[in-house]
Amino acid sequence: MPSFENIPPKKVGILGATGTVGQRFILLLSKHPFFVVHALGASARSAGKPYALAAKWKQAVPIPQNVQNIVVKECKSKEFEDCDVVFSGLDADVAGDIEMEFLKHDIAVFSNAKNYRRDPIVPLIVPTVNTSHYDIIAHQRQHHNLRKGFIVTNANCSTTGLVVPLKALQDKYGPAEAIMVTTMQAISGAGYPGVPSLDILDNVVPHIGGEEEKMEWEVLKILGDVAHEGSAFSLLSNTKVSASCNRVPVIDGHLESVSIKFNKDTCPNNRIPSIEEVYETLSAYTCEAQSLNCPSAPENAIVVTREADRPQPRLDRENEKGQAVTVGRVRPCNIFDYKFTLLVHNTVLGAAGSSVLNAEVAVARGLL
Ligand SMILES: NC(=O)C1=CN([C@@H]2O[C@H](COP(=O)(O)OP(=O)(O)OC[C@H]3O[C@@H](n4cnc5c(N)ncnc54)[C@H](OP(=O)(O)O)[C@@H]3O)[C@@H](O)[C@H]2O)C=CC1
Ligand SMILES: N[C@@H](CC(=O)OP(=O)(O)O)C(=O)O
Repeated sequence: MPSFENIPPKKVGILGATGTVGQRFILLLSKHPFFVVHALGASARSAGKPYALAAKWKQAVPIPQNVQNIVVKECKSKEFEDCDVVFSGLDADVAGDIEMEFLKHDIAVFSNAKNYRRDPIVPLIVPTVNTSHYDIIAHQRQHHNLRKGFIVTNANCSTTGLVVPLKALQDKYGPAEAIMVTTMQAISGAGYPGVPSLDILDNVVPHIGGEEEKMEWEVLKILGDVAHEGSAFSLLSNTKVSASCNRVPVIDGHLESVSIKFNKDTCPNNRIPSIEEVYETLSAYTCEAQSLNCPSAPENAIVVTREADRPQPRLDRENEKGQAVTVGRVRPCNIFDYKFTLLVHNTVLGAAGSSVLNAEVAVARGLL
């Protein structure tokens, strides 16, 4: 097993550093054992200003001292060429071109944006689920003629919460036949300034543009495999996913109500698990990031709660410093087999936390 104790410092750039996800990156990286914040990028509106003046800081703790005076740059690869790795929290309207320009300059990019998630040679990695998808990187490098660069994307924040318990159950009982999910998503998911207060206070908005389609598709890539000797992905083909997404007046933490129908043919002895077996499977789940002892890996990738009224965003979003998915209320479903409720911290595991943990796994795998 690789040791993280003697990793030399690695210089890190953050693109979109002033935004909601960018601010999370700053917090997660400012005390990291080997990633050192070296360069920050944002739009021309912010470039040239010290970070403390450029960012509209919305976190509950102050801007870390070592970052406050870093002068924000424009997001051009030549400004970041001495970085070992770049994390991107860029607005999707600009992420496509900017991230590609970095990739072409042989820089390793960990992106939160949706632009390259569907690319057939770009892995869509949730760090506590499918780090085996790094196996495509050799092919991606060959395709783009790169020596050390690559691009890895994170999933949508709601997808991220959903796939963690699904993966635990899939490992034991095979791919589910059907998944129905209804989300209650926090306003930080919409960035800053995001949803107007008059739209969200005293209200619920039953529409988040493009979100349902993303959830329904991303699950199939993440829970699928790398195929054809590392040169393509094979998507799950027999699982149907139906998502309904809602914006609710919560600051951080996406809550999701999930119903699942198992495929009896792939369950051991053709028997669907009992509720107790589902709880045990969720509690026992472990992943590569944990076995590698990655510094940001949660001790429990899934925190199981047995309390009748949990998980709740305010009470459970900080479980495992935001890197776990909390699951509770497993109960029978009159239409599918079971239903349960989950909570994911949308800007930690659902965004910046995924990228940081993905990058730690990449270091352990010798990719960075
Ligand atoms: N919030 C969340 O929970 C999640 C977000 N994501 C994705 O992460 C990305 C960032 O989201 P979020 O932080 O919420 O968004 P924000 O709107 O809060 O931040 C956007 C960032 O992009 C920068 N930016 C905008 N235009 C340009 C430009 N032309 N050139 C360079 N930089 C630019 C902004 O800089 P400036 O301040 O100078 O304008 C800012 O730093 C998005 O792609 C989003 O879809 C993914 C999962 C979860
Ligand atoms: N749409 C998500 C956040 C987000 O930006 O997702 P994506 O990266 O898939 O566009 C939310 O509103 O909570």
